[in-house]
Parts: sequence; C-alpha cells; structure tokens
Amino acid sequence: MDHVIRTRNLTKRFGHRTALDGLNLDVSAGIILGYLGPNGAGKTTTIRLLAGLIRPTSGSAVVFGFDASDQYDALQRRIGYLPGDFVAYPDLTGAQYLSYFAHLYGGVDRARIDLLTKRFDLDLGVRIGALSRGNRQKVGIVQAFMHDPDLLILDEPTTGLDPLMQREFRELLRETRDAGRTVFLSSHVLSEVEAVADTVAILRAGRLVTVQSVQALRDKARRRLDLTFATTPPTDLVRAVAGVQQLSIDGRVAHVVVTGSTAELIKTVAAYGVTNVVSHEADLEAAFLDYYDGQG
Ligand SMILES: Nc1ncnc2c1ncn2[C@@H]1O[C@H](COP(=O)(O)OP(=O)(O)OP(=O)(O)O)[C@@H](O)[C@H]1O
Repeated sequence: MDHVIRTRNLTKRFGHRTALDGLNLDVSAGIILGYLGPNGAGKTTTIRLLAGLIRPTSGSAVVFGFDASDQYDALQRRIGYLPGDFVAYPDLTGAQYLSYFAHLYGGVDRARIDLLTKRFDLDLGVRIGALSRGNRQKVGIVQAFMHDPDLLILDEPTTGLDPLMQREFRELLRETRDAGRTVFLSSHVLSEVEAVADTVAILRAGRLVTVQSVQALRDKARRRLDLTFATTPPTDLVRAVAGVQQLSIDGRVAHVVVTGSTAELIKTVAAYGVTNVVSHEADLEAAFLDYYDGQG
C-alpha cells in the first residue's frame, strides 16, 4: 500500500521536555486521518515536523518519499498546511496575501481561489487585521487548499468557524478525500473528526496510543439496550452472553450495557419472549475517553 506519510521513531524534545516520543505512523493515500489527543499531547509538534517547519531530535518523517525536514522544496507544492495559530500579515488584504502565496506555489488557478472564497463567504478586499477570527481562519483555509495539494495538513482547522461554516468545511474535506487526496487533521475533540475521518490516531503525552478505523472504534464502543420480556427477564442467561458489561432489572425490562456487537445478545434472548428492544447509540465518546485516560 502507498503511504503518503511514514514516520519512524519520530521524536522531538524541547530541552528536557519530550513533546513527541518515538512516533511510528503510516498514513495511506486517499483517507482522512483524525489526529486526536488532549492539550499538550504533541499534535502540533507532529504537524510542524510533517510540514518541515522544525527538525526532529531523532527519527524520521517521510512524506511522498521525501524527508520532511530536508527536502522541503520538493514537498511545498504538494502540501497544504494550515497552522493552529493562523496569523497572517495584518496589513495585507486577503487578496494580496493569497496572491503572495500563489506566487510561492508557482502559480494557482484563479478560478479555484474564487470558488473557495465564494464557498466560505469571504471578502478578500478587507485587511486581514480587520477580519474577525473566523474570517481570518477562512483565509488560512483558502491558502491551504488553493493549489489543490495532494496532502492537507490541518491543525485544528475549524477553530473560530461557525456551525454552518464547519459543515461547509467538512464537506470540502470529504470532496478532497473523494478526489484521492489525503487529509491529516488534528483535533482534541472526537465529535469534530468523527463525522469525516476514516481513521483516528490517538496521541497521549507524546506517544501514539492507538490507530483505528472510526468503524472499529464504533464497534468496540459500549451500547445500551433495553430489553422488555413477556415475563421475568432471564438474568443468568443475559449475564453469560459475551460482551455484556452491566445488567440491571426493572420489572420486565432488562437494561444491558454491551461492548461490541449486540447480535449474540439479541439471538440469545429472542427465544425468551422479548417483546421490545430499544438500542441506544454507541457511546463513542466514552470509548475515546478511555484511550485519553489511559484505560483503553
Ligand atoms: N517550542 C516549544 N518549546 C518548548 N516546549 C514546547 C514547544 N512546542 C511544544 N512544546 C511542548 O511540547 C508538548 C506538546 O505540545 P504540542 O503543542 O505539540 O501539543 P498539542 O497536542 O498540539 O496541544 P494543544 O491541543 O494544546 O494544541 C507540550 O508540553 C508543549 O508545552
């Protein structure tokens, strides 16, 4: 499989502080990877290493076969980068700022800039310093996407965007992925990436905790089922089913917490006169927080 990003023992220390500790991560082409972790986990450090802005203390980050820290020129046009703290030159208008970058990229399709600015309802005639935070962020988004790069590296991209614009942005990410591009997207909130990401990588205290498809995370998540029986619920039988974590009885209703598939439970109880089944959404957030807390 083609890997757009491949890091090996990628490590970054700032003085005595280890911001990133031996990261081994492969990202294949054509996916949206959600890079998740609490504050200070090392997400921005990883992103800056991938974008070639800082050098690793040890280990390597290879992007499209090029070393990210040494072969920046070969990568510049193929990467769209949006920093977490996007600050542009305040005295330039959006148009001036973007044309400066378009020049650096060696030319950009003007129509694509127009399309993006229209889509995000952005006025490029205004001085960047006079724009609201969300509108400034939009300038950063246009800058990252305008040269149609093969890889987008986005650090908390929806910061400051209102819900409508967040939705528009997610749509843009999906289209980008569907066009075969790769997206590396950092966030500290699962719900933000869950809707778009194919895979999530979870980082904690500089270390990679897990890489999983969103589907696998969902499959492993806890689910609550309320089973109504025609007579007294067969508690021992329910308890014995694989994946059943909790059981409480309320008259003829059994409240069950299951991890993974609920198929076996349903099959088991079907023969015992179940009259109603209510399934609650998988608690993805809880599964995710387990990884955050170090219990996953
Ligand atoms: N330039 C720097 N000098 C010293 N320490 C740094 C520097 N950059 C990052 N760190 C430290 O490295 C650790 C990881 O920081 P990083 O910004 O990568 O985390 P993060 O996951 O992006 O966090 P957040 O969600 O808060 O943005 C933190 O402890 C941070 O204080």
